[in-house]
Amino acid sequence: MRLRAAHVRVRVPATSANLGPGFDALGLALGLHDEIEVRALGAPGVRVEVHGEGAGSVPDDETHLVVRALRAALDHVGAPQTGLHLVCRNRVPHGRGLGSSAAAVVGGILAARGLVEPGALDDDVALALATQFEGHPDNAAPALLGGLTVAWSDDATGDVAPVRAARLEVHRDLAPVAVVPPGHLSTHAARGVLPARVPHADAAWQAGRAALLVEALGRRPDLLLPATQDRLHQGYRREVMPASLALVDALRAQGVAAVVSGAGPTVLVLARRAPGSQDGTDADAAVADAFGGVMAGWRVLRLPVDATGAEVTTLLD
Ligand SMILES: Nc1ncnc2c1ncn2[C@@H]1O[C@H](COP(=O)(O)OP(=O)(O)O)[C@@H](O)[C@H]1O
Ligand SMILES: N[C@@H](CCOP(=O)(O)O)C(=O)O
Repeated sequence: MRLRAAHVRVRVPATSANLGPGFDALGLALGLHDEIEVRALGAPGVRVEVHGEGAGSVPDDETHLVVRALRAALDHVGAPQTGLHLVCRNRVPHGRGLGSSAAAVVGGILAARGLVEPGALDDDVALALATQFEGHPDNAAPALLGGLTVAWSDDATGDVAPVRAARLEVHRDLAPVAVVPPGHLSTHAARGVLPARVPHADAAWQAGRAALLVEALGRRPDLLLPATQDRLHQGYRREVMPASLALVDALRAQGVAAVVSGAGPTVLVLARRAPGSQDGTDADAAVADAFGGVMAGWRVLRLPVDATGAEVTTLLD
C-alpha cells in the first residue's frame, strides 16, 4: 500500500451521544465542525498547529489525538508512516459532552483515508478503529455517518472488534439546542462514577424508553419528553455535574425534553422548530426561564442536525 495523496482536508461534526436512554448506542451529529488539514511531508516527524478549541492545551507532538488516530489507520492498512504537518481549526468544545475526542479520532482516520488508495479504509473499518480509541461507538458512528445513528458491536474476533451502525430517521422539525457550561469534565471521569451493575428492572425500563426514543426522534416528536427518560447514567452522574442535572430537571419540569449530552456536562435540548420562525424553537422560553440570568459563562448554541457526517477532500498541489 502506498500513499496516493499528500494534502487532504477533513471536516468532522460534533456529536451528542446517549440522548437520554440510548447509553453507548444512540448518537446525533450536530452542525458544529472541526476542520483538519494534513500534509504528508518527505522528512519524518510531526508539526501540529491548533486554532480555536484546545489551542494551548492539546499536545503538538506525536501524542496529539488526530496524529495517533491517523497513524493507527495507516498502520491498519499497511501504508507507510510519513512526516506530517497538521493544521487544526477546532470549534467543538473539549470535555463538554459534544464528542470532541470522537471528532479528533474520526478526523485522523479520514485524513488517512484521503492519503491512501481509494477503498482501503471503508466506513466499517473506520468505525471499528475509532471505537478502539473511544471505548464506545456512540459518538464515532454519527461523526462518521451523520444524522442519527444506533451503533452496536459483535463479539471481538480479531484485533479490531467488529462494530456496526445504522442510520435512523430524524424528524424534520427537530431543532437541537446545546447549553454548554464553562467548565469541563472528561468522559473518563464521568464513566468512573457509573456502577458496574444496575437493577434488572432499570435495564428493562430503559430498553422500552430507548425503543420509544427512536420512534419519537423519527416520527413522533410529541413523545420526546417520556422517550428521553433515563435510569442508567444521568442520575449516577449527578454528583459530578450538579448544575447540569439541575438544569435538566428545571427544563423537564416545564415539559422540555432535556438530557445530559454524552457524558456531560453540556445539556442537550431536543426542541422542535417553532412554527413560522426562522430559528426559534418551542423550548426557547423555558431555556431563558431556567437560565434566570444566574448561569454565568454558559452558552446556548442552536445546532442543526448534520446529515452528512465527516467529509474528506483531497487537495492537489
Ligand atoms: N481536536 C482535538 N485535538 C486533539 N485532542 C483532542 C481534540 N479533541 C479532543 N481531544 C482530546 O480529548 C479530550 C476530551 O475528550 P473527552 O473527555 O472524551 O470529552 P468530549 O466529550 O469532548 O469528547 C481533550 O481533553 C483532549 O485531550
Ligand atoms: N456513552 C458515552 C458518551 C460519551 O460522550 P462524550 O461526548 O462525553 O465523549 C458516555 O456517556 O460515557
